[in-house]
Amino acid sequence: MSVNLHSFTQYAPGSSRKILDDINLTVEDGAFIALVGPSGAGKTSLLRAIGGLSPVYEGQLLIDDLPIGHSDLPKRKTGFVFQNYALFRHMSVARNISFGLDVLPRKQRPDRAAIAARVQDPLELIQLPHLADARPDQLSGGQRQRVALARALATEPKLLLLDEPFGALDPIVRRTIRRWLRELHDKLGLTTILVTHDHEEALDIADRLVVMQDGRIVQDADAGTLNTSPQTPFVMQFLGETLEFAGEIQNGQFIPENTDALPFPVTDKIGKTTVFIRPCDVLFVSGKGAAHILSRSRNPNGLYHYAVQTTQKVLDITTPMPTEISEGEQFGLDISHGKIFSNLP
Ligand SMILES: Nc1ncnc2c1ncn2[C@@H]1O[C@H](COP(=O)(O)OP(=O)(O)OP(=O)(O)O)[C@@H](O)[C@H]1O
Repeated sequence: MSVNLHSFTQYAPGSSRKILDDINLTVEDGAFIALVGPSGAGKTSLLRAIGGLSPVYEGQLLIDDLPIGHSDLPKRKTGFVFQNYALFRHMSVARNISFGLDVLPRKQRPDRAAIAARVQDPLELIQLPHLADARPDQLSGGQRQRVALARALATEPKLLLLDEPFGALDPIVRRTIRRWLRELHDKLGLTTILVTHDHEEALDIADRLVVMQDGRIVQDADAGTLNTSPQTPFVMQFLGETLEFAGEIQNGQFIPENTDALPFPVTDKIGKTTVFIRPCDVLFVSGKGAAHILSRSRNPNGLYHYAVQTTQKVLDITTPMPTEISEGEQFGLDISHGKIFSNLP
């Protein structure tokens, strides 16, 4: 199912405060997108709106090119999974999964045999057919989360809306279950929208990341584009560690305030500005500047970490390759691989 929002704005109930502000978003049929951003950015509000749970809004919200709520739109084609998966503790796994079908109006409800068959498929999809009769408290967190997904899938949705579904899981289970979810999405031809505050998870699983801040979309792009061309400092900082070097552009050169960072040629206009750079893109240049290494270590991921004393402050720099700079040697910082956001006000 495709989802389209045009100039979509939503206010906090009884207030003029915008929770969602002029959202324009297209999710193509079969896409897997992630809504990311800090707490309060509006991710859940946007997901709920797409799920038809926010009836009052300005602008347009189209599902398969029809306004949401339109009578021609097939019912129950949307499956929700929330972080708090709230399985019914007194019901078996199978009953939990069939719940969405059991509560259908009599006319739409499949008969008992059909419901049993409809439970079997999702049980197999979540690879837990042997646990059909188990109760939720006999399952691990990861298994419970998979049951919650199966419950959403039993109604055979085309659009899957997931709000921090892996939040309660430990990192190893989280990684396994998200790969599994991605495979499931591909296999069933779903359109999936995932809310997460974990950008690594989003980069790992989604085709596209929609970065939100203060109720607005600040960038909507794939991982590669976000990495190479973040639109704002916020997007860059949100997606990974960032160092900032304030300075000034004079005669086609960026002159950093930190005198241990080396000037470099730029094409941007004259004036005060800031270079934003990933620590791993900073190069140490022997023989220029007076920076020196205070301490060095190797972290559990195999990356090399250096605490670098500069005239201004100590910088934490992590790189995939070790430096050849020796103890006590002085050097300058080449920051020319950084980014200047000349589009900022
Ligand atoms: N019913 C409501 N009444 C008033 N304000 C609300 C309501 N629902 C959401 N908000 C406000 O809207 C903003 C966005 O909230 P939302 O839960 O969508 O953010 P989020 O990005 O999902 O945050 P989190 O990651 O913490 O879940 C917040 O400032 C929140 O306080």
